[in-house]
Amino acid sequence: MTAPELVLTPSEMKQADREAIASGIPGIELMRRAGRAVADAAEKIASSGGRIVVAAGPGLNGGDGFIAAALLAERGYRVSLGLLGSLDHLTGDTLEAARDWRGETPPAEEISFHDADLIVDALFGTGLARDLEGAARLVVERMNASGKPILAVDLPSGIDGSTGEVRGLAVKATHTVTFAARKPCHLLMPGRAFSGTVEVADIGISREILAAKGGSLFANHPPLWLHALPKPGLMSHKYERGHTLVASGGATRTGAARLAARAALRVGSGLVTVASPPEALGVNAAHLTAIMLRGCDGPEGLHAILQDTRFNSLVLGPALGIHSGTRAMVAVAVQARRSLVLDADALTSFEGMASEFRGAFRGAPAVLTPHDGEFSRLFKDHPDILDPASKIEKTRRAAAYTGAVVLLKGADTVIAAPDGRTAINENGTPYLATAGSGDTLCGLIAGLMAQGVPAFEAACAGVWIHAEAGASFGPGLIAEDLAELVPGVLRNLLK
Ligand SMILES: NC(=O)C1=CN([C@@H]2O[C@H](COP(=O)(O)OP(=O)(O)OC[C@H]3O[C@@H](n4cnc5c(N)ncnc54)[C@H](O)[C@@H]3O)[C@@H](O)[C@H]2O)[C@@H](O)CC1
Ligand SMILES: Nc1ncnc2c1ncn2[C@@H]1O[C@H](COP(=O)(O)OP(=O)(O)O)[C@@H](O)[C@H]1O
Ligand SMILES: [K+]
Repeated sequence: MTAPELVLTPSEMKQADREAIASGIPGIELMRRAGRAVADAAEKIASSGGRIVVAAGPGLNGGDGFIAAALLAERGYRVSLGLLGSLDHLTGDTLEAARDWRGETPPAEEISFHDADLIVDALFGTGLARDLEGAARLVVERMNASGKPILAVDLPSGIDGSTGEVRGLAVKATHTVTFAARKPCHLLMPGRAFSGTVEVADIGISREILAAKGGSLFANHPPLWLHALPKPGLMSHKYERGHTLVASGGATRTGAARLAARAALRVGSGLVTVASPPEALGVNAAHLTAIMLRGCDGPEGLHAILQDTRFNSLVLGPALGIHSGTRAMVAVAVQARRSLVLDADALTSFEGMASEFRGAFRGAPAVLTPHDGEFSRLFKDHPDILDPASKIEKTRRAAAYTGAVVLLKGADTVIAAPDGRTAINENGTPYLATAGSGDTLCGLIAGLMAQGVPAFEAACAGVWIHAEAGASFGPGLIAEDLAELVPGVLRNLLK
């Protein structure tokens, strides 16, 4: 079975590089392998004998650029190289790599990119320490303005490796060759969009070293959670597949709960019940068939329903209303210690009251599914959680604080468990940005937890299945389509 894809932060990667060097691969050898991988990638893009312009920076990223430039010249390309900073200031492996290069080293800000068939961006990699300005900024502006294909070494210069943010200005690459493992910036927006197609080159750093130095951050793909997905056995009966309960809003706000309920049923929850306020029973009844319906009058009603322990998974939030009644429903659900998904109004009703969530979810599986707005409202009095520039760090801190799995939605949804395991999703589509899409996601996650999938795996699998369903449909997608697309996604996953 394929292993989950490890993603390493720049500081973890630096430690892994050091460990590989300590284990006997000299740094210059790592750089030669990295440079060769860049040259190989360039060869696939530029036609033979074409003109390649390399922009090299002052650090190790520039060293990779010197190696690639020398190899490409040997291979018959017309190569020129511009150096940011002075040759006299190069040190260590970069200085050694520069000795491979037989050509001139004019200042990078003086070279022309307009007659290039390919530009190699080796200005900065994981060592970018501040916003681009001066000569560095000028060079990146010219590269981007050239309209030529750009191959980024490790990551597009100007992108922050750990957050994916643009530091003032960044190279808009068409391709990126990174080394040993992808970094967060290749998955997080906007870095992902700046990276173009990303290739991971093996430079001989073992998975053991990568897992020892990283090991908690993953790309969200089936190898991360497929083992946890349920397949009904020959003798299974529906109660073994769990019973999901979804709380409905009032008479004019019932659609969200039904979307979540249908998704829970489609993803395999044996039974699904909508818990409806008495005044909304009629409208819910008119729209439900396989899904069951129960009257539920506020927190007391929910408490009464939950006396039946077969309800093992719960969705609270979509269209429930922003008020103290919703907070009371959440309190009942938390006390009942069932698998729990909290979304939308169940989060916004706690605006500025995150302290009520402190440690609240430890001991029972829970997933919080805010989008950025809900996250900011919930944690508005917690700068320690809101302020980090990294979406990974924010989500991890929220998970550690609450004891729940936190799933921070967006084009680059991040899912973090309280123990630090974190995944970044990348198979989505902007067509998922449609009303009710998030409600469907809640149902998928709750439906998986109903079947015994642990919270982190259920959240990761739910996000991936949701995104895969949306991407398989494309233009014209509405939330009602999503649950109907789930069987096709599951069929491919479980075959
Ligand atoms: N042994 C290793 O550690 C390996 C590292 N590799 C390469 O090394 C790179 C990391 O190298 P470094 O840590 O030297 O970092 P970088 O080469 O990414 O950048 C650091 C250099 O840029 C300067 N700098 C940073 N931000 C700047 C800014 N905004 N404006 C102007 N100058 C700025 C710094 O003063 C420093 O000289 C990786 O991205 C990868 O390409 C590869 O060669 C593989 C092996
Ligand atoms: N540009 C995008 N690319 C991929 N997925 C997206 C994009 N925009 C939104 N999504 C996904 O669509 C869903 C929207 O959920 P949410 O904001 O809760 O919507 P709603 O409240 O309308 O149900 C989330 O799963 C989110 O990750
Ligand atoms: K670069």
